[in-house]
Amino acid sequence: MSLIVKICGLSTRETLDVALDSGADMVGFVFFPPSPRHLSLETARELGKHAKRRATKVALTVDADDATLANIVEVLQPDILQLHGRETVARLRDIKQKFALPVMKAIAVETPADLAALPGYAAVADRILFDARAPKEATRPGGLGTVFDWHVLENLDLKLPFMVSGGLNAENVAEAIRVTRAGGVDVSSGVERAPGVKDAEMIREFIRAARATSSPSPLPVYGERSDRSCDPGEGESPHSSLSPSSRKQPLTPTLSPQERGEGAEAALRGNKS
Ligand SMILES: O=C(O)c1ccccc1N[C@@H]1O[C@H](COP(=O)(O)O)[C@@H](O)[C@H]1O
Repeated sequence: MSLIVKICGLSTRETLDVALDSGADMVGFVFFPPSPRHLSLETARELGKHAKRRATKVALTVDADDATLANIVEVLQPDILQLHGRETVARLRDIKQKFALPVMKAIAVETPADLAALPGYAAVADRILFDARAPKEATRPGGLGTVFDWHVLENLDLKLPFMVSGGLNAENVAEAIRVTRAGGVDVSSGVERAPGVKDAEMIREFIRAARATSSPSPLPVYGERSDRSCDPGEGESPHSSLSPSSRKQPLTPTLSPQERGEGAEAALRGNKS
């Protein structure tokens, strides 16, 4: 099964083309005014048209209200919504129903206890993104180039596609995949020469480095499946491979409940039947 590579925070046609031409499976567009990658609706319309059917278009929002989401969906026509704020499980359900789009919920990770909320989200989300928890003083919940301890996910048994992000770059992406066995990786700062300024060569390097890990391995890369009623339209991507038959067997958890944190135990056992 091939790894899903997402390049996030694209804001120009040139760098979007580099990501698409280099084989990105997902291209992410940020709609969060405090971010240096925030897109206007006008630019989103243009980039959305340009990316159509060339990769899965991801709209990243942070606690957006319905009116904001409606505008984004209208102009970008995303294939999936990335919810990167404090959205509750009920809000996820509500968004899925109102916008008829799959959702990827970002979970902020620092310690095993951060996985406590995972079962609830995994019951509704179509995909999970594990990202580094932002420092309290941060002005945004992601896109900070912060790495988390990937070993927190080492023995995760999640029957849902999941990706990792947070401070990834061409140098560390292979190790992140090796430790977490994530089915996908997501990068923003690690392919920029300044906040919000994507670098063509860094994008190519990142995708090359991530792809180099997809060569046949004795250990399964798992975590990807697409059997929800609302499929992200990833079938449209020329690069993605997300058929239900691609699901792999999870690993057996080995951490103690104490090590995992109370609620994390359920996630490590498997959150859904
Ligand atoms: O990119 C942003 O500015 C951003 C703003 C608000 C929420 C999330 C944001 N970015 C996402 O954060 C992760 C990790 O990014 P990085 O590689 O560490 O810079 C990734 O999903 C970004 O898309």
